[in-house]
Amino acid sequence: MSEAVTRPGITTDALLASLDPLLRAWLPRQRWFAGKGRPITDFALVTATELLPPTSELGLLHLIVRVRQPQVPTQLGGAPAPPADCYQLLLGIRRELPPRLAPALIGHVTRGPLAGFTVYEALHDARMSGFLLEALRVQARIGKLRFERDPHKDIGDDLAPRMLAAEQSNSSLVYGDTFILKLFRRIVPGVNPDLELPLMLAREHCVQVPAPAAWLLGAGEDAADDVNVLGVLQPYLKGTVDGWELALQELAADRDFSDEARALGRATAEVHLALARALPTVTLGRAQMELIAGGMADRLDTAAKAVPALLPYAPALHTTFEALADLGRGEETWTAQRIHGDLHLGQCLRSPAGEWSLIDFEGEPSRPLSERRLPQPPVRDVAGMLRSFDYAARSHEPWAPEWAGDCRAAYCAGYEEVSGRDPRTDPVLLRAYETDKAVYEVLYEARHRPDWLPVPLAAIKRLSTNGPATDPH
Ligand SMILES: Nc1ncnc2c1ncn2[C@@H]1O[C@H](COP(=O)(O)OP(=O)(O)O)[C@@H](O)[C@H]1O
Ligand SMILES: O=P(O)(O)O[C@H]1O[C@H](CO)[C@@H](O[C@H]2O[C@H](CO)[C@@H](O)[C@H](O)[C@H]2O)[C@H](O)[C@H]1O
Repeated sequence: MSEAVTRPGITTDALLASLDPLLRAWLPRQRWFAGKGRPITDFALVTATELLPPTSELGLLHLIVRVRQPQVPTQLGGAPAPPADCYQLLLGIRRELPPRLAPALIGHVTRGPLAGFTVYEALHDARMSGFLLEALRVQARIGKLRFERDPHKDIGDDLAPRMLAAEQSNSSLVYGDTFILKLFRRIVPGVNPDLELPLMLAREHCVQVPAPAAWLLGAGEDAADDVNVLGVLQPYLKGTVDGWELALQELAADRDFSDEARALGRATAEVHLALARALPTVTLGRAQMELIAGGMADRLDTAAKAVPALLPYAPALHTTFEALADLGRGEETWTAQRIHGDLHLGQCLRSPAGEWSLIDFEGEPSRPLSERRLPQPPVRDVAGMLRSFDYAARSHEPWAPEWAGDCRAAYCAGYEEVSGRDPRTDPVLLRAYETDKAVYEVLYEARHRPDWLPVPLAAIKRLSTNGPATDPH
């Protein structure tokens, strides 16, 4: 392993001179780039670490880059875009790119210390991704990067890597169908719940969440002991199918999904119980409930400004949030705890033996990390799943409301079997969280998939008529 960060004499400014024009053009085309549609006004290297110095024919460069973009208020509202985002990049450097790596090309460098080299996306290169696994295996420390592992887990040294083809917000490498390494793309300073929570759950022997086997940390920018989580290696659950795909398959075959939904409810409750054991819980009283209801009402107003189709329903939806605030005015209290935070069918993997696992504990990436790490009522995750059954049923032709209703009921029943509490016994809370999620989905679909907008809008219509939250009609 090289100890070099950058070679003596090569400053990050000089590296930037080599890479700036190529990366400015390449970054906005990446799926995970959050600032699409806004020009890049400033581009800087936060850290540059030579994992393999490009002295010979081959080099591997780890970069954290900071991209500044103007804070144009988006037409579709929502939180204002941050003034700067940091991204993790792994660049391969070769004199000549072999034809098999042509799709990974970023560009040919014409100036600076890398002039004459070709730069490409290193994760497509088995030699580079093999290097990352080896670094985790031997717990390498290179510059400010710390490759760490659970000493009790074996990591083989002969696992063939491949890049995962899935459309995702980050980038993942699968090693010999044994491990999957997720490399985070947008780097937010602080503890990433996608490492924090699975580590805690592993200590609780929670079998529903793959336990991290190794992780990659980088130094934060502020205090000396700040760390950024850059990647997590966990067991690859071979042969699994995600809940969204499975639900659509079952719908297409006109098959009931309620046994699966019940098992998913049980798995969710197991994870919630383990999280409540592992991390502090807090009691929510009047002030907190009013704050939660106020946040939901604000998000509705913002979304209704951005998506006028929401406007006719807004007054009725506000009564749902007022009911939540009123609930807090009584004597009752609720428990909040760490939760998944972005639970939907696509985050659940079912093994061939019928066991469900939950993945991707990052929370909603658009929310600040401090907010994502707050204890919240677990019913928020339940509401996310209930919305997901509705989504699946609505994406089927003809619409299958009974199918969704059966899944929703079975999921809540399964949840109760393990937790001892049916989420439907808190109808005001459940309804408020489902409404909040549907409002979020309206904004999400308007931004990303306008063709899907009728799906959450149909739920908005239903939820504004004061019918029971679990009524699919
Ligand atoms: N432990 C795992 N075993 C098998 N496949 C996995 C595992 N973790 C993730 N995946 C696959 O990778 C995809 C992306 O993972 P995810 O954690 O959701 O990444 P992202 O944060 O980029 O969305 C999942 O939809 C799933 O198909
Ligand atoms: O992919 P992420 O986990 O970041 O979540 C975002 O994208 C999801 C769509 O991929 C979106 O989920 C919505 O659509 C799903 C079907 O595609 C459905 O199962 C979910 O219930 C629904 O919310 C999610 O909201 C968004 O944050």
